[in-house]
Amino acid sequence: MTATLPAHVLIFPLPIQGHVNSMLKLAELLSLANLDITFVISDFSHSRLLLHTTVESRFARYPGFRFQTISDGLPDDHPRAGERIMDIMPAIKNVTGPLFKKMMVAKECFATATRRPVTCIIADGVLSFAGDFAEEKGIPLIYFRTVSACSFWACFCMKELIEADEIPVKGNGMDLLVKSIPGMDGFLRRRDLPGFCRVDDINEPKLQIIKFESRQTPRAQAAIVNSFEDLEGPIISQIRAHIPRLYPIGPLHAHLQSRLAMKNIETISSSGSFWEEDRSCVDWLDAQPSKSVIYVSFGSITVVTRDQLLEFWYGLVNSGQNFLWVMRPDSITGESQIPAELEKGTKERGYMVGWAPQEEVLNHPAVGGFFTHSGWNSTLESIFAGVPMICWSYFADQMINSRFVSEIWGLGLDMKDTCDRVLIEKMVRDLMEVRKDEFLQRASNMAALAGKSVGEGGSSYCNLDNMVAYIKLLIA
Ligand SMILES: O=c1ccn([C@@H]2O[C@H](COP(=O)(O)OP(=O)(O)O[C@H]3O[C@H](CO)[C@@H](O)[C@H](O)[C@H]3O)[C@@H](O)[C@H]2O)c(=O)[nH]1
Ligand SMILES: C[C@H]1CC[C@@H]2C(C(=O)O)=CO[C@@H](O)[C@@H]21
Repeated sequence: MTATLPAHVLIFPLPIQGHVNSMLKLAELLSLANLDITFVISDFSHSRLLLHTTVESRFARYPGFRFQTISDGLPDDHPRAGERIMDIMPAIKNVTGPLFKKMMVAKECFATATRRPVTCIIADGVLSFAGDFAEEKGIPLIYFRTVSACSFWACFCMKELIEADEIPVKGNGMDLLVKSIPGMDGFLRRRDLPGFCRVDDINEPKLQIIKFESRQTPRAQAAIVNSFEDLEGPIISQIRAHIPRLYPIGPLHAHLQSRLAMKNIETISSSGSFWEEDRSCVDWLDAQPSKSVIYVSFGSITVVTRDQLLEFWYGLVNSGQNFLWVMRPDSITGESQIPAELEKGTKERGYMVGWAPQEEVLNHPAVGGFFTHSGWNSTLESIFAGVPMICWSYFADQMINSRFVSEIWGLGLDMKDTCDRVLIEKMVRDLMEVRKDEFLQRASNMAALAGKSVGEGGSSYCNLDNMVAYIKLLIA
């Protein structure tokens, strides 16, 4: 009986928005390939998905898909945003890790009469406890680091960066070029290193945690990155020297669309939003001229001060461009209310929502630019939609993503480490008017390559097929 059952993959993301989004796309892609999936998700994230998405009906189409909830180790009223987001790392290791092991043992690796025990684990690349468990039980392991290949590679090289005294990075020397990351010399400044490197002391936990988690990735039998060869080929080759079975299968959101279309399966909204999407912004966009709107969103974690908020606002209003601005209810420190003057000014040429259907917004003909925090999902969604970017990175991988967007791919402008209304006004004008054609041309070329990678015979398409074949062979 068991011999005829499909391979069973356990998928375990770090339970925060940006990670759950891409892991859910992966889960659907693997479900389309007829694999059984157990998707382990925190109670907190699961309840947000149930409240704000159609995730239940979306996955009801795949009888082999199941959610399994678990605690993320944080109290319910923890903000899970801003500076406190890093609290999730020790919580997940110390609380969720032991719970996961117990659950796997008690549930016999999720075996039932109709499901074989877990064949392999696809764990977030920062969950080393999943690697410990997989090794202990002899279960094959694939790590999926949800950030860019360039950020993963920089984190992988943290040991060498420390040995060369290039980190800790804080204060002086931010414009010095980094020399200890193979493949990045000549253009990467210390200020472009992942935000975890901005510490005073190398013993600071956030640096040590990320350094440790990144370096243990090669113990997995394989790894996934949400990227594609035409975008990050040289960096992917660097990583392959340490992890030969590396599968770049992105952009995952586009890959899923492509495979659903190929199978003539209706695309139910594939949102994994933790907030209610306010669709009124699409009606507002419908009434705007082509490529006239700059879309502004800083993702699910960024928190800004009231002063920063006002700089953004004045910069946008003074640029004279139309703007659609996502302002999460929890995204301003010290202010529970949006300042009244901000709301008034926005009415003239802007529109504001608490959360938007971002993929749809970026693909709307009225959108001509994206003012982004350079989270990796947002970056890929913008690349696929052919929308040039202004980057204001907040933390983590965003610092290096924004350098690649501006200097390597030429897809936008980087304003990291500044927040000034005059500069914002200038950058918005440059992106949307002065240098519009140049940026749109490069963005459209890269969008074509992204599309090609996830179409039949494209690099990401073939990599996914190879990965599925590898997983299926594990039960042969
Ligand atoms: O109004 C909005 C705003 C965002 N999104 C979606 O939310 C996701 C946001 O992801 P991302 O752009 O990656 O940003 P974060 O939420 O900040 O993601 C975290 O996780 C990412 C993946 O690991 C990292 O790259 C980021 O730095 C980290 O902050 C994207 O899919 C967006 O489409 C919406 O649907 N509506
Ligand atoms: C909260 C952060 C810890 C690790 C994750 C990450 C990564 O490099 O994998 C980057 O920023 C956040 O998404 C996560």
